Amino acid sequence: MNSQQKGNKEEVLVIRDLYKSFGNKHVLKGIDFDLFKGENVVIMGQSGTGKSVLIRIIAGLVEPDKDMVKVFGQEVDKLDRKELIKLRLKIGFLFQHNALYDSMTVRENLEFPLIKNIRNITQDKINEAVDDVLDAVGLAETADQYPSELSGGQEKRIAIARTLILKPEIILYDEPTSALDPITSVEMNNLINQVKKRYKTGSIIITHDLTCARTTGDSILMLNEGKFIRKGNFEEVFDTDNEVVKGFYDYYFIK
Ligand SMILES: Nc1ncnc2c1ncn2[C@@H]1O[C@H](COP(=O)(O)OP(=O)(O)OP(=O)(O)O)[C@@H](O)[C@H]1O
Repeated sequence: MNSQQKGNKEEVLVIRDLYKSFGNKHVLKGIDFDLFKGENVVIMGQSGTGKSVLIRIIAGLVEPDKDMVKVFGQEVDKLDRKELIKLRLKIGFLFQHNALYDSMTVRENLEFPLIKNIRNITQDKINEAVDDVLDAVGLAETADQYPSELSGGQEKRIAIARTLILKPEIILYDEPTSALDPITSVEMNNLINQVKKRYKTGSIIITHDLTCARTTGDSILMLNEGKFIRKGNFEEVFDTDNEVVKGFYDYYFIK
């Protein structure tokens, strides 16, 4: 895939002037955004402010009203259907509710995207890919179990493995630590960082969890009323008197 070189950084996603409304509800009002290979960008902000809408647009699940979205150097609205499908395979989406198939074992859940998307893939290639992602998430021993037999944290890890199986170059994490206990959340944050290192992905992480933001975010963006109001590393974003930021996140509490 082509990407844009900026200095020694490879830009995998560029968004300029993105707008999205539902009826007369204006959710996104001029978003500019850049994502580089090997970078984790965390997006935070009040509930209902448009974070999920934004990543759904990036994943191609929601149509924007007006925008310029370039993925790997290609303008998305200039692509034909076939090119779009190919592009979407390069974007992995970790849904908040994992979306594993209950009736399939872990191995079958992992095999499914391969069989569905890669024509004539051999069983050897499938086995190799499944073993690789199970190793990446540290759960090789669960291959023959069903999702109902896994803990919440294990289920989330398998959902990440399933996202990784198609070797995405961009991963979108929608609240990866929600509903996890604090220790499992820390493991999840570490896994997100390990995935970045091992697969050199560019990732967008939506979270309300300050520890997740601090541990995983190379940069943090704060979305408010349809626009990014702050951008920087964790301290730059949160060590502020900005009332909107202070209102939602008690940074001084965890400092
Ligand atoms: N398909 C849709 N039709 C109409 N309104 C929608 C649709 N999808 C999202 N919205 C509205 O867009 C706004 C932003 O929603 P979004 O889910 O992106 O918020 P969020 O920032 O992710 O919130 P949370 O932190 O609670 O997950 C909300 O007011 C929501 O009701």
